[in-house]
Amino acid sequence: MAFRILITESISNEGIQRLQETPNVIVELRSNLDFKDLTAIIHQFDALIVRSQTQVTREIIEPATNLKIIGRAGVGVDNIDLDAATENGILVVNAPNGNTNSAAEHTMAMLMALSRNIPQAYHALKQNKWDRKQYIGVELKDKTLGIIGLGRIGAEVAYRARGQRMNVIAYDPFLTKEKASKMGIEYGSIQAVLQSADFITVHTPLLKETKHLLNRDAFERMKPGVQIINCARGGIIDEDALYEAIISKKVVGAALDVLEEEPFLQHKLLELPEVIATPHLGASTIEAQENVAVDVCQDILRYIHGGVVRNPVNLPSLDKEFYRKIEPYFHLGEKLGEFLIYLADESPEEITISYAGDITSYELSPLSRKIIKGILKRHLGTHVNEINALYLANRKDIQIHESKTSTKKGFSNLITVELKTKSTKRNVSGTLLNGLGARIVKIDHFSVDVTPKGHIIVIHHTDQPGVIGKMGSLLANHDINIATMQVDRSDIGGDAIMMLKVDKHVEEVVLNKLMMLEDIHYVRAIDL
Ligand SMILES: NC(=O)c1ccc[n+]([C@@H]2O[C@H](COP(=O)([O-])OP(=O)(O)OC[C@H]3O[C@@H](n4cnc5c(N)ncnc54)[C@H](O)[C@@H]3O)[C@@H](O)[C@H]2O)c1
Ligand SMILES: O=C(O)CC[C@@H](O)C(=O)O
Repeated sequence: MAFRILITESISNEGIQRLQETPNVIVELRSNLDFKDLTAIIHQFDALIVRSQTQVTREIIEPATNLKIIGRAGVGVDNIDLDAATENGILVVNAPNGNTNSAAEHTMAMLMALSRNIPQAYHALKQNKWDRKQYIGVELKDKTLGIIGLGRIGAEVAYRARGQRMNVIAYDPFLTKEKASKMGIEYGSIQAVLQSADFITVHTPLLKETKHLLNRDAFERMKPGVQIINCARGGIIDEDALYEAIISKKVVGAALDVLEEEPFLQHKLLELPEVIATPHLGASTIEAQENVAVDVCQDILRYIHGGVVRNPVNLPSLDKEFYRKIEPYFHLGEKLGEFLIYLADESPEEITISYAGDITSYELSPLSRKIIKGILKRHLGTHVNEINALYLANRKDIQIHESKTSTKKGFSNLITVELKTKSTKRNVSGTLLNGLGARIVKIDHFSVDVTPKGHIIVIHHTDQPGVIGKMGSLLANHDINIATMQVDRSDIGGDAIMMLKVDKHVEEVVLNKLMMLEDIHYVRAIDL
């Protein structure tokens, strides 16, 4: 079946072409859709690509029954409801690096235009006014630029501002004094930045914690005559507070590329002569648009071809080398989960995943997600995937524990998954045998050696002469061929387990007959 991709905003052809050239991929460009149209057609698509204007809300995501991936051609994902995407198992990818340079350059352009009143003076000239007194500016040299948020763009702005011979003071929760000093800038608390800067530029994402970061209280703490730049996100600045601070002359200039509601026209801030603005142009360069379109489209193609996406937003990111090494364990882990859930008679309450041996040198959370997916998918079906596995487990009040030890437990690598229900605990262990692939090597306290693949019958019985024979005859009577058989017991005449690999699915009616045989405690037919 074709993979259908909807693109709702203008993105560079460099990216679109790569999608269009891929066999079995259908691309639809629909930049004129309103919210209602988008809600009505979204179920037809496997992927959606947006920039910053399309609001991908829960109301869009919930009817998107076929949607698997959302690509954001840019950095900020505040226009995408990530919780709703995660809950619905939809992967979100962005293009975080492609527009860094352009956004940093735009910030510098705004800073310079602001300090020299360039837009205002140009506007006056266009109205035949030759006014040199009105537009006296200030130099940047030796002024202090306060940067709030020293990530990709903030750091690039810092380097450029140093080039203008400005002093730079920055606050970012991840910034250390050492790092700041290596960059030739000063490390400060947010208060220190507010109090000492002549110009303040914000470069954080828009989050709950950064919403109205520059509010009345923040403006009060600033130096009189401060100027403000926002090329990050509307909403980081409280617009009413900024308006008041300009009216009171505390703030003498503001350069805004973004406002809380976009597109913004006839906003009260735009009426103030101290405010200059651009219509969200930070990433609007040929280079940035090519970069982000190519990055996001390549990630979508990686997804289609089953590869590792580079810029996942709602999944841990995996590097290629790491993925190559851990991928065989993904298969084993998911199969262990699928296997184990068949042994549980009640709903799971706790899942404990224990890793032992060499595998513990890897970051294991992606593998744990696969195992949980394997456990949940028997009851939740294809709806569960590695993106929403943890969320769904959480919603079902299943506690997840993970432990690891580098000490080898009989195998160079061992994964043990334990499932606790109200009345029982069952566990299964698996390993990757060098050159031989995945094996289930333990079920509860019994040792086995079974490939986690195909049709398996697990029989728990009492170790008595004749049990195996009766099983074999019953299966033969139903034309079920036994391919391999494994038996283990706790002691002579005690608890025993039998694992039969058979050539076809075993019907319920046969299982019931097996259950009726003497000395049988339980029987499960597992299709992996
Ligand atoms: N105007 C545009 O067209 C345009 C273009 C690109 C990016 N952006 C926006 O620019 C912003 C920065 O992008 P980026 O690529 O540098 O992101 P980034 O993730 O690399 O950097 C963001 C930084 O903000 C810091 N931060 C988070 N909370 C903070 C807080 N409370 N106080 C101080 N720092 C905090 C983070 O630690 C991080 O270092 C984003 O909002 C992005 O959407 C806008
Ligand atoms: O799509 C755009 O041009 C805006 C992109 C920018 O805001 C971003 O966060 O990457």
